Amino acid sequence: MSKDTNIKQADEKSNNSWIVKFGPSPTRFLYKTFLPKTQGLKTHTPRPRRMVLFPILDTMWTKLNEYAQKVTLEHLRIVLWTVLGSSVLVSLLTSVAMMNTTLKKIEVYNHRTELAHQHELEYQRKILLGNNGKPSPMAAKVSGLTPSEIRKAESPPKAPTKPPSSYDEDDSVGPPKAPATFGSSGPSLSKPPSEKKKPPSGFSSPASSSSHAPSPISPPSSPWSSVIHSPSSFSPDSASSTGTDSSLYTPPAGEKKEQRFPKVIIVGVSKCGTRALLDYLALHPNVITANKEINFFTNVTMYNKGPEVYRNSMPFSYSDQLTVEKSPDYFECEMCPERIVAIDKTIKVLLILCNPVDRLVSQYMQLKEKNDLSGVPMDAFEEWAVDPMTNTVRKTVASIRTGMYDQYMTNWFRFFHQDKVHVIDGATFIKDPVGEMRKVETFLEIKHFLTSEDIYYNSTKGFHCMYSRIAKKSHCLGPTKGRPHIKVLPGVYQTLQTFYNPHNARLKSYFNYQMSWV
Ligand SMILES: Nc1ncnc2c1ncn2[C@@H]1O[C@H](COP(=O)(O)OS(=O)(=O)O)[C@@H](OP(=O)(O)O)[C@H]1O
Repeated sequence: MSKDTNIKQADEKSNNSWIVKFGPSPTRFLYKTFLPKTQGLKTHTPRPRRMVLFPILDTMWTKLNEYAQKVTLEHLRIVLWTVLGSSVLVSLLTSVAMMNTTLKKIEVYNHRTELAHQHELEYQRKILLGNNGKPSPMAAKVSGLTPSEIRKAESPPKAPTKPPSSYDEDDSVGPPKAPATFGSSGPSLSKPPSEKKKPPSGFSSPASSSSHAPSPISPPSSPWSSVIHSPSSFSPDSASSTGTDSSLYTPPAGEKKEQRFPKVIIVGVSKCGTRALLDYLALHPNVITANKEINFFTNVTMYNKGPEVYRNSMPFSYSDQLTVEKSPDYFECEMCPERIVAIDKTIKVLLILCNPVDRLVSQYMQLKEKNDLSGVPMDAFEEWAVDPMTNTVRKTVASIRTGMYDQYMTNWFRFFHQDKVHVIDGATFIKDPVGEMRKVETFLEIKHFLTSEDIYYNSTKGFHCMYSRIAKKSHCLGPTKGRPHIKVLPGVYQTLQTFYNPHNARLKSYFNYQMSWV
């Protein structure tokens, strides 16, 4: 081997090798420290144990030194990468495990909240009915009602001093939603479906005629026994609707106006056009509407006071006029159908349904407006409605559950025969309110009165407005109805749509209602 080659190899070695030298063996230090002491104390000969141990340590040190001298930068690099790699792997595994735990916790939380909701309903039901049908007046306080509900409940409603005018300002706090995506008009919904389908499991069948008959209701207490189940005092009037003002409506001779139980209740669904439906109905001479939402059947204290309180909340009317009230909260109230038929089993129910996703957006706009005013801004719609971590719809949000129409309808059909319920397609109702109101008139057995003269499209409002031929006044719904909606991210809209799909499908398969937006 030439001198140059030797030099080159030496250079390479010095480049690649990182010579580690540990220095002198620590045994020298031990010898120095301990041997003189032992010599000085007892004997001049070192102790045999130390004489064996120190040379062994010495040898080990020398070997270690030899190995250390062979360590190259390459070895260190490998060790370093191995350590780094393992750390990254361990961190990743830990993160995945933590995420998994969090997801499970969320799932459990959702499940618990759902259960809690069911328990709350059951609890309220027990509280409201009481053990022997005798609910306590203080029930509201322990029944989980909101403070405002309790406050409302504690101040008994005053009888209206004048008949409410349908032209009073819109009292609903709800904001409007943007018009739903319109599909083609569904088939007529005015006829009860001939085919009766099975209800979802967990509910008794609304279909069989025997089960349609209101099940025996245990009215809470004596006030209820005074309720008279009188037959409807209305018959369709085939007289022409045209003519002079006085010919539009003539009260029965010698009659005085009275407060009467409603013959028709708009039970929901909130944000689907219930106010427009009520106000359109108010244009009819044979209809008198309660302008405020009475919420009698959901208000424990009010309900416990008995039916007279309900009657006293109604507007004054003549005997040939239908009293109509609307309280969309009834729709989700488990006890309401039963309580309503306990007052009058001939009562008719109007239910307006719209695309639950659009309904949800409308509801969100309402909540957002309220929250913004109170200085507590809401989450973005997308986060509020769908959990971004799991991409699952937040079923714990009450407004989301409202859109599961089939579940609530099943309860209604336990107590109402389908010929006592008229379902309106909310999207068709916005597009063609006159057509839909004609079906309502048929259902209510009142004369066909409303035309495009009474309900006309207002391009500024973007919705239909009303003209009362009797009062000779026009009005549109207030600014809280028909407000623009936020634009929902398409992915989130789709997730919500998919969530509601099975519920929407059941409107047809269980109840035979074909909605334009399904
Ligand atoms: N004529 C007319 N004018 C204004 N708004 C109309 C009308 N007809 C139907 N709608 C739709 O009604 C939606 C409000 O529904 P509700 O009246 O049921 O709301 S509430 O539950 O009483 O708060 C409302 O929802 P928003 O647009 O979100 O306000 C409208 O989509």
